[in-house]
Parts: sequence; C-alpha cells; structure tokens
Amino acid sequence: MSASTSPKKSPNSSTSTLQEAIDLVIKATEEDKNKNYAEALGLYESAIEYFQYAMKYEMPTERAKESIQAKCQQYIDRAEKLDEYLKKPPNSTTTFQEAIDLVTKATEEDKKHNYTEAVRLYESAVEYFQNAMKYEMPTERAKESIQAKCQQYIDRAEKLDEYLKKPPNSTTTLQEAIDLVTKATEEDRNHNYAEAVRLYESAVEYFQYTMKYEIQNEEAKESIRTKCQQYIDRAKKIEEYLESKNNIGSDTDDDSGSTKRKMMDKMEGVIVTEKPNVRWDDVAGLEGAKATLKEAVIMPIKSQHMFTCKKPTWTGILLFGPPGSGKSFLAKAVATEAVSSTFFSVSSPNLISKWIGESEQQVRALFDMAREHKPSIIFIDQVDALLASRSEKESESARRIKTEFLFQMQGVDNQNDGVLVLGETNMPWVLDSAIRRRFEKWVYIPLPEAPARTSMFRLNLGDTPNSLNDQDYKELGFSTDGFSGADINIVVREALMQPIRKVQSTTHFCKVSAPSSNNPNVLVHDTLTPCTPDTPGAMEITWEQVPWDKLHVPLLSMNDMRKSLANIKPSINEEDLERIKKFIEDFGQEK
Ligand SMILES: Nc1ncnc2c1ncn2[C@@H]1O[C@H](COP(=O)(O)OP(=O)(O)OP(=O)(O)O)[C@@H](O)[C@H]1O
Repeated sequence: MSASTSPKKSPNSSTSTLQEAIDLVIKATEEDKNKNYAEALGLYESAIEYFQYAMKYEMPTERAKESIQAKCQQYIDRAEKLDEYLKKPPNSTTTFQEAIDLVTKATEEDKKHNYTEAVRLYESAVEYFQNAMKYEMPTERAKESIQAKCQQYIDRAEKLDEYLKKPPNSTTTLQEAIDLVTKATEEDRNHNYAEAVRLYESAVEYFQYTMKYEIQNEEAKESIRTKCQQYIDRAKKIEEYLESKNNIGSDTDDDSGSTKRKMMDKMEGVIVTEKPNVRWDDVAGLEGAKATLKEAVIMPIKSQHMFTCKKPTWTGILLFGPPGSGKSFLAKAVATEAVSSTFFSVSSPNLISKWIGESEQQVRALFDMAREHKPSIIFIDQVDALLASRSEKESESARRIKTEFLFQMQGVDNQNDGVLVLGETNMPWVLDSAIRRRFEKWVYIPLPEAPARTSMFRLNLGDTPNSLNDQDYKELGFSTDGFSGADINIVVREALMQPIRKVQSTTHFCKVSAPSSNNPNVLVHDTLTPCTPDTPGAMEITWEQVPWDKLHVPLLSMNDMRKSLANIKPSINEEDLERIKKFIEDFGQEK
C-alpha cells in the first residue's frame, strides 16, 4: 500500500476528522464503483489515515474505536486488493473476456467430440474465471453466477475426463447409449417430454462417442448414424411441440388468455395435444376394432354433410383388453386419421398426481378446451386410474375429479357435440358403474392372433436388413401365442442388438464374400465376419483387430430372433386373461 501523509489538522479545527474520514470513504466507494481504482485507492488510504488520526486525538469511546478499527480493516483489505490489481502488468491475460472465449472454444470442441481438448479448455477457462474474479472484482451477484457456471464447467470436464479414462476397448458406452435411449423412449411414452429430450440428446452424444472411439465398422456406424438421426428428429419434434404449447397459452393477452395459459402450464405432462403419427396400416390385425372406430369416429367427422338431422355420434368409447394389446396405439391411429379433429391425450396416473388439489377446475378446463376446438377427441389413457369405483380409501381430491368428469362427460344442451371421450383400460371391472354408462360404446381389443403377430414382426423390423424369409415370419407368429403387441416390440428390439453384440463378443472371425464397404455393388471375398472357433479358416482375433472396411456385421437372422424369444416371456399371465374373460362373460365384448 502506498504511504500517505497524516491529515494536516489542527486540534481546534471545526470539522471533526472523523467526519472527514467518513466523507473520504464515501468518495472512495463511489470511485471504486465507477471503476476509478487508482483514485479509489488514494481515497481509501487517506480515509484510513484520517480514521487513525481521529482515534488518536478525538478520543472516541472504546466501542466506537472498535467499530472504527473493524471498518478500517475492511478499507485496508480493499485498498490492498486494488493495489494488487493496479500493479498487474498492463497486458495481463486474466480477463473475463478471455475466460468466456475459452468456454466458447471448449463447448465447440465438446460438440465436435474432441474431448481431450475440451477438457483442457474447460479447465483453463475455470482458471481464468477464478483469476478474473480475484482481480476484476465483480459484484457479489455476478460472482455467484460465475461460480455456478464454473461448477458446471468443472462437472462437464470431470464427466469427459471419466470417459477418456475408460480402457480403450471399453464397450460399455454403447450399452450406456442404448440404456439412455430406452429411458428416453419410456419418458417419451409417459409424456415426460422435457426429460425425454434430455435423454435423447445424451444418448446421441454417447452414440457419437462410441462411433468415434469404439466402433470402426462403417456398416455398424451407418446404422447407428441413422438411429441417431431418428432420435435427433424426435427430440426436435418434441421441442417444437413444447414451444408451440407455450404459444397456445400465450396467444391472447386478455384475462381469459392468461387464465388459459395458467391452465395449460398446470396441464403440462398431463395433456398432450400433439397429433401422433400412427396410420391404420401401422396397426397389425384388430380389423374389427378398426372398422368399429372408423364407423364411430372417422365417418361422422369426415362426412358431416351426410348427416343433416341427428348425427349418430358417440360421446364416449371405451377400448378395453389386456395390457399391451394396442389400445393406445389404436387410439393414436384414430387421432392421426381423424385429420380435422383436435387430439387431447390425458395420462390418468399423471393427472391424478399432478392435479391433486386443483382437480375439478382442471377437468373443466380440459373439457372447455375440447369444446372450443371441436371436433375433438379426449383420449384418456388408463382410465381406471382416474375413474375407478368410489372407495373409502380414495382421497377427497380423487373423488372430486371423478364427479367433475361424470358431469363434464354428460354435457348439457348438446354442448358435447363433436367432443369424443376415448378411454382405454385393461381393468374395466374397476370402473365406476356411472362411468361405465357414460362410455356408450365398448370395443374389446384382444391379444393378437398368429397372423397379426406375424404382421407385427414385419412392422417392427421395418426396413432393417435381415435374412428372414416368409416362413420365418410365419414361424415367429405361430410361436408367440400369448404375446401382446408390446411384448413383440420388445422381442424385436432385443433381437436388433444381437448382430452388434455378436461382433463385440466373438473370439474368431473368418472370411466371407460380401458387398464391399466402399462400393456395395462390388462383391469382395475377404471381409471378416464372426464365426465359431471350429469354422474352417477361423482366425482368433477380436473385432478391434479387424480393419473397419473389412468387417462384415452379420445380418439379423432368424437365430437372433429365436435367441431373443428364448429370453422374453409374455407379460400377461393367465390370471389377467381369466379376469378379462370373466368380465366379457358378464358384460359382453361390445355394446
Ligand atoms: N396391433 C398392433 N400393431 C402394431 N403394434 C402394436 C399393436 N399392439 C401393440 N403394439 C405395439 O405395442 C406397443 C404398446 O401398445 P399399447 O401402448 O397400445 O398397449 P395398450 O393396450 O394401450 O397397453 P396398456 O393397457 O398397458 O395401456 C405399441 O406402442 C406398439 O409398438
């Protein structure tokens, strides 16, 4: 700290030195705030001298002395910090701008999967931020926010570091990527869209890492790339949807607009207005159910002009049947094919947990919106969770939701014309009898028969390259008695992983003739594919030792399907089926 002279004061001076010291501190703080650090430093130093003089000659009380000393210490600290800052070489590089530039570069490298460089840059950026905070003295609030940001960069650098430290042959990233996609799809299905987007994005990141460091084979890479593009597209679509939903809520500034917006906010995760993309042809089998729904839902919407007098429409249709039999899937097809209608999809379990306490208001808002946007379809997934028989144990809130639903479904003065409530349940027997009556039409969705199961295998495999023939598909259909559509979906997903696993786990490769990876029209005879040790010409090598352009990932085969089938059992048990059978005996399949 630079030396300064004692205040030139006479003991008789009219202004007290203490007052002058205080004035100096006020000025010092002002200059400090205006970043005139040299001026601030001089003023702090003078103020300290004045305070010390005052303490010596103006004899304040002991308590005042103590407080002055504490204050002086603060000014001394601040002055020292300023002094240190001012002594920094003029071209010092510890500036915020440089720290920010480093973070920008780190993020770029991170995105390009140059993780080693990204870690280095993140770490340097944090160091620069810390130095800058020391010398450039931001406000406390700015400091807090910089520290929080730094923590994020440290976390990211640690995560990347962890990746980089994995043994070079590690195959776990691929598994992690697959797990992430599985979770993303689940969240997506449960309408937890924000979480689904996050998971899809992480999965893509993991896949990209495996493509860079783990997988050399171009075919496998190509297939992963295609999948990644699907996940990116899906994440984008969800983001667009979330944005558009916010816009629906913000399209008016008046009171009713803002109330609607509040309602929409509360409904987030509970109601989805996005149109699914499932066509009739995507639904295997269920021809009877499709015909009923076409007649009951699509026809009245499509040909309104045909019905000049009373329209034969239904206001409540219930799809019931065993779990995973395609009820929701079929409802999605209805929503897609009923082009001009608005689709509201409500997940009952989410609704119950999120609307507790606000129940009837939200139910009313849902129906109001449906009426406003008619023709519309309100699809209620797992309607049993929402509208089960009244019981002693149910909460007051659940009771109120149910009562309001009953009231709204009933509608007054034809106000529900053009609004269809489409419910689905796998436990129709638990429904409240009044609710059962509100669903005027019941459609049974059974487990698929063999031909429908065969179609499901075809639909699920889509255009994935495979070596299955018609006979294999038939066999798959026949050998999966008791499997639901959801079970078959799992079997196929599991089978799709087999070729990649085979490549990664095999100990031997042998030469086969296959299209060249550089030109698929040319057949080459030296590509390597997994084989058993006793195959003639088998070489004991791992997949990492095979040059990428020579690796031939085996096509998905019937054996892969059989392997997958051996591990997956039907999810519906006899007891569930008995219960449904009994219900049909009591109430019939359709009404
Ligand atoms: N008939 C079908 N055609 C094609 N795919 C089907 C069919 N049925 C089911 N699936 C597949 O199974 C998945 C699960 O089906 P879905 O969610 O419709 O079952 P659900 O009957 O609504 O089950 P839950 O009663 O448990 O709600 C679908 O996403 C679809 O991939």
